[in-house]
Amino acid sequence: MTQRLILASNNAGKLKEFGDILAPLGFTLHAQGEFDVPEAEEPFATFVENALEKARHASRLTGLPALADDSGVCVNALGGAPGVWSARFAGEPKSDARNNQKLIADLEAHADKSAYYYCVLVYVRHADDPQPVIADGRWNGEIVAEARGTGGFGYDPHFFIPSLGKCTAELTPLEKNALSHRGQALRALVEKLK
Ligand SMILES: O=P(O)(O)OP(=O)(O)OP(=O)(O)OC[C@H]1O[C@@H](n2cnc3c(O)ncnc32)[C@H](O)[C@@H]1O
Ligand SMILES: [Mg+2]
Repeated sequence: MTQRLILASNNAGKLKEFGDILAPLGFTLHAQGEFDVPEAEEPFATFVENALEKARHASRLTGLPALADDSGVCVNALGGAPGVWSARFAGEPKSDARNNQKLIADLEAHADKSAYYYCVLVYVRHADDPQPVIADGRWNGEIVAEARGTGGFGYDPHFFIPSLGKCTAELTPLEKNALSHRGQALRALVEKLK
């Protein structure tokens, strides 16, 4: 059975990662940009509330089921920051380069570099769906000051996985999806949709 699905995101990196997992499972994917859906507000202090808002917004404007992702990097020595504010950590306009610079600067004086990526996915069948399907995933690592690799997006050049000896920007798309917070959440969500 193929299922049409709106991906309620404007982040090209996320869209690619979703597509790599969902397309082979028979989902027909449409980025919200194809339907001229503007970026949703993300005012909330929890990932799940922002993801629900994004999914409802896209579903309301398209009339189709929608899948949203709210995610971020949570750094232990910074009390979990940037966390839910990861996309705009260094202010507007959103910039991966400035976000990474700020993260490295804020963490410089701290010995503990441990961090984790966190992702919540919310799927709604329609904008007023009373039973949104929710799944999450977490990926532990460390922040390194020197950028490594060109893959992925966002904080990936500075997010180091000790067991692999690599930053996540050095992984192939397949390797990242097999381990990542988003890959874990997406596989859990697909199980719930079966
Ligand atoms: O809201 P949408 O349109 O989906 O796109 P966004 O980039 O604004 O996404 P978020 O609001 O969920 O912010 C998540 C930020 O966390 C970071 N992030 C999340 N997952 C990541 C990953 O797999 N690799 C690197 N950085 C990631 C990255 O900076 C993202 O911009
Ligand atoms: Mg966002």
